[in-house]
Amino acid sequence: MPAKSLRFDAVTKRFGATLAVDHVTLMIEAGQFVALVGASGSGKSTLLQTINRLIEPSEGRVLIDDVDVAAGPAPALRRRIGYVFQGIGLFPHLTVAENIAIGPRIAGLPAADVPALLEMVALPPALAERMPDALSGGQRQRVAIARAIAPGAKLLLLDEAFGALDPVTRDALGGEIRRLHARLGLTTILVTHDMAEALLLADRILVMAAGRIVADATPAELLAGGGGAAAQALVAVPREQAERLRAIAGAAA
Ligand SMILES: Nc1ncnc2c1ncn2[C@@H]1O[C@H](COP(=O)(O)OP(=O)(O)OP(=O)(O)O)[C@@H](O)[C@H]1O
Repeated sequence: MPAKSLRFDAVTKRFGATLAVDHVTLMIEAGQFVALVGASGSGKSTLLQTINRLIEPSEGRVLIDDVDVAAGPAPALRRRIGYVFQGIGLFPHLTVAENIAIGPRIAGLPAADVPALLEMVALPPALAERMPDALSGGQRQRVAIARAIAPGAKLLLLDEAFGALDPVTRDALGGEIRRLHARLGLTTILVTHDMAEALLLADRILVMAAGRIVADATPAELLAGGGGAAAQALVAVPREQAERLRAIAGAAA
């Protein structure tokens, strides 16, 4: 099954007087790895959740492979979309294997290949029979990712999925997600606060501010100074950190 394309067609979401997403029109090609960055409250999570209908737009449409996500029942849609968010609740009374297998089981699909899925997220097979509370935070996030892709999802939504992890685990998990993206032929959208992470992982970076997409550029374009002021303000952080590290290394040499 090929990767999924995604289209936002003038998507707007209001919460009372708050305009969380403001007429976003956007095409994401099948197979892209897109990072969605921007300040807290800029509308990233709201936009992401219009894809799997955890949030219904006030106006506009979201289309997957040219089909309106509102066309069928939401549970069937969600089974086709992997969704991982920070602090995702694994079912505490189910083992790792049962957590991973639950999606296909509920959907009446062929049973999940738990050992293969564990291998994909770089977890040892012996973890299959553990309970979630006997795992580290990073291991739990890996199980959540395995669970998200178990029903054969071709669209993966990650909302701060690496938040609350130590930097080494976060970096490793990011690299593993990127490899999984290529290996499974996914279309992936990653919401992150971390511009360095976005630059290192994504093919394309969207910057949101006040509900709008204010920059849409590749990492190379952003690093070359493109994308406009809002994007450059975010790129300045990792750039200055890299320069300070170089200066410290130079002083020590
Ligand atoms: N259920 C809700 N009810 C009312 N307002 C909401 C609701 N969800 C989000 N908002 C508001 O919509 C705006 C966008 O929120 P959203 O969570 O999409 O931002 P975000 O960019 O993902 O932020 P963060 O990076 O902090 O997660 C904010 O002003 C937020 O307060």
